[in-house]
Amino acid sequence: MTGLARFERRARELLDPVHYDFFAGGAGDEVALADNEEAFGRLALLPRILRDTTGGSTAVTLLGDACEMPIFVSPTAFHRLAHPGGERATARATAAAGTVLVTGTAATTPVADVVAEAREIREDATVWFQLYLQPDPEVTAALVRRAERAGCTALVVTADSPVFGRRGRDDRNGFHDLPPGLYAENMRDLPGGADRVRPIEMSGAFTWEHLDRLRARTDLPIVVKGVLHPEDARLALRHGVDAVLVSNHGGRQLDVAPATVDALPAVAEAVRGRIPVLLDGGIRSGADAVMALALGATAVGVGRPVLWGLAAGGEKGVGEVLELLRDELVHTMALCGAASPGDLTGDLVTRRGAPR
Ligand SMILES: Cc1cc2nc3c(=O)[nH]c(=O)nc-3n(C[C@H](O)[C@H](O)[C@H](O)COP(=O)(O)O)c2cc1C
Ligand SMILES: CCCCC(=O)C(=O)O
Repeated sequence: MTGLARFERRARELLDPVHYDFFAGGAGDEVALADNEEAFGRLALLPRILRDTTGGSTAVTLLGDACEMPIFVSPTAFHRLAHPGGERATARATAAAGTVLVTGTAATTPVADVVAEAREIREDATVWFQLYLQPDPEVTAALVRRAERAGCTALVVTADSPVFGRRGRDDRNGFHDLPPGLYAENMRDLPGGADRVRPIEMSGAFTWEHLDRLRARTDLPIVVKGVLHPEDARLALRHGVDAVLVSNHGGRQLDVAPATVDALPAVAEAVRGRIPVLLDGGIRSGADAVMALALGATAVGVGRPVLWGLAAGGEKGVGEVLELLRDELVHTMALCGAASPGDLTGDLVTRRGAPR
């Protein structure tokens, strides 16, 4: 078994099947979930030859943060459900890999502890905070302050969840609550919920005006997560957003959304390099990352692969997953004649079965 698949297999062996299903599953018939991965399989890379790639580098700068590779850790809920080390283990391994960890509203470890853990490994470790805007603006404001005080250097606002996706596996398994002792720790001690953990609320009432209010309230760069329509990328630019993240929530929200790599070119075209375009969904190898970078992403996020590494081996497992992806990325870039991520251009991507 090559690559990341062995981590998923190990995770499946170790996890409670109900929890495995929560991590692995998607919305509805899991069409978008499958398509995210399959879409990469429909693409091929058209390599360039005889280009000196020695002395190359995978480093990128993301919203001012130095990053050793253009692969970051996308926000996923409830890491302590995957492994007792939880978000702390993920934070240590991600810091060691020199890349960005996006922790968030649904973490089972408080954001301050996540950042502290990462900074124990590396002083300048980068942690961003994924925010679910909450209907009570005071709650949102408190979450933002919490992330700022913890030392997060960007906010990632998830905008693809006006309602919660319908997850058939969780419904069938009756999985709707965390087991005793595990909580969304960032929701603790918030206004109006003294001494208790507030539930994370989804709301269809949010508009770009709420983004404007957030913009006015924080100096942190803002990433909008869940952009698929190019017009929304244009709106993001108009509203002073600092980056867009092309995502369909790993196929967990709108089941008939396109694969993210299929949606990427139109978004990149709309943005025209004015702000970074990030992507997540279905990245399972360094080659997948290379394809997305060539099609206009500045960096790509991984969700489930990190959860599989975490479940399989805690901090060590996450480290192995990130190192495997880095190694494949370096190797694929070299074979494509690319010395740095900037050399990955759209002409290198073609449809399988139809070379130029
Ligand atoms: C178990 C699980 C939990 C997730 N929790 C969140 C979350 O709390 N907030 C969020 O914005 N996205 C969440 N996501 C979506 C991820 O950030 C990301 O978009 C997705 O996992 C990328 O696809 P991939 O798993 O194929 O890499 C979650 C995804 C999974 C699989
Ligand atoms: C309220 C928890 C949200 C987790 C999430 O975003 C997901 O499971 O996809």
